Amino acid sequence: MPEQKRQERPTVGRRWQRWLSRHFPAPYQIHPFTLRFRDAGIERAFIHGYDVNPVFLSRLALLSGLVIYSLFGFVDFMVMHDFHRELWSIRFGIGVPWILLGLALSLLPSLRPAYDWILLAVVQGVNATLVAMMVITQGAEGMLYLSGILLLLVYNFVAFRMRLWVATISAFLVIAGFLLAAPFGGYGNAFFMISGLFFLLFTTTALMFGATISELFARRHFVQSRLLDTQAKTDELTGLPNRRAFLQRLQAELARHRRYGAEFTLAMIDADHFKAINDRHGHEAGDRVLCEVGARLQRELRDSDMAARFGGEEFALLLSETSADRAITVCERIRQAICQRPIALNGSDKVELTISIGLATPAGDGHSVDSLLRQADDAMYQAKREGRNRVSAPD
Ligand SMILES: Nc1nc2c(ncn2[C@@H]2O[C@H](COP(=O)(O)OP(=O)(O)OP(=O)(O)O)[C@@H](O)[C@H]2O)c(=O)[nH]1
Repeated sequence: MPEQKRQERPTVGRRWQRWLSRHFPAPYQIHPFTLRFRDAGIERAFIHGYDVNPVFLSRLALLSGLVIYSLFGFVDFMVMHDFHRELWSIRFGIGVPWILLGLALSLLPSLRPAYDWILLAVVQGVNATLVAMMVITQGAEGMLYLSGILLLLVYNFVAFRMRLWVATISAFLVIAGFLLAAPFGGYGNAFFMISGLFFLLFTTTALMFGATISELFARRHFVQSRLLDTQAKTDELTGLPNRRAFLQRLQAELARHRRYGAEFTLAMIDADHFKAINDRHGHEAGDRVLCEVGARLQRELRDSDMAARFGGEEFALLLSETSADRAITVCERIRQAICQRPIALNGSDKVELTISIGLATPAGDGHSVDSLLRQADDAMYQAKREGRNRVSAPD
């Protein structure tokens, strides 16, 4: 029995997958290695949303790195007085222009998609200069430049805000660069080479671990706030947007109308004699009918339109770029889609449902969200008074 229990224990990989699927549900799944959202649109929203401006911050980091790198020229002078000219020609003749080139390229909007790779190139260039300076100084003094590479790794993982997988590739290229120097003159002694290599490996591991954790938590926080936001704007029963989301969209559409004269029509929909359905078939059946109404509304609309549950057995539609005349045709089609096909309940029971629809179309500037809602409501009650199961628009 204990044997069996041990076999059932999930592997680390399984647990990792489970943790990921719990915290990153569809459509927010992330790649288990790169940690990027699989959906390109979500990835873009995350990159633009979680930092004030990642490009601005990494440009600031480039600038501060440039200052620190240049200031170490004084240390060259004080500690390595004898051959500081050679060191300075590498630092100021190659390193500084290389960082400046990176900074200049970062200012070009057309290179924005390649920005991470520009940063990677800057890191590799600076690393090459530090390695060259280590080869020139040889031995214990070279420790100074090893510290420089460790600092470079901190910039690589933390300050430059590169995507984690690019930063990881960059860090391993830095280590490869350190090893590459061995055949070209080396560092004076094997002790320095081996201890330096271990320093670089352990620092990379620690920074990678820290960067992975903070990346994961930043992404989890992003997903949680998106889920909460969606929850706050979604009607639990039908899955349609709720009143709050609808009013936000209506406000935006009205602003577009005022600014550009964009046409749109608001429709309020109320199920007829819905109380009778609840009374005869029960509240649960009533819920099922509301869900089906929501699904049919959504099926009938264009992607650019919006259907929402406004409350109770009342729904609202926002038909963008739609005149009053065209809206009457659309709503007639919707009315028929509801009343011509009975709605199946549990078992073989079916109910027939009709709806009454009231329209409001803004004309000119004198409209507010409230006045439009009132107008559509009035039209809807007129449809009820005139016998229900119809579309009514104000004259
Ligand atoms: N099942 C269910 N019923 C709801 C829900 N919200 C509101 N209702 C019911 O919808 C009914 C609305 O009744 P009324 O306002 O009298 O309107 P009606 O019976 O549709 O009659 P008319 O609008 O005049 O055609 C009430 O019985 C509410 O309890 C809901 O989420 N689920």
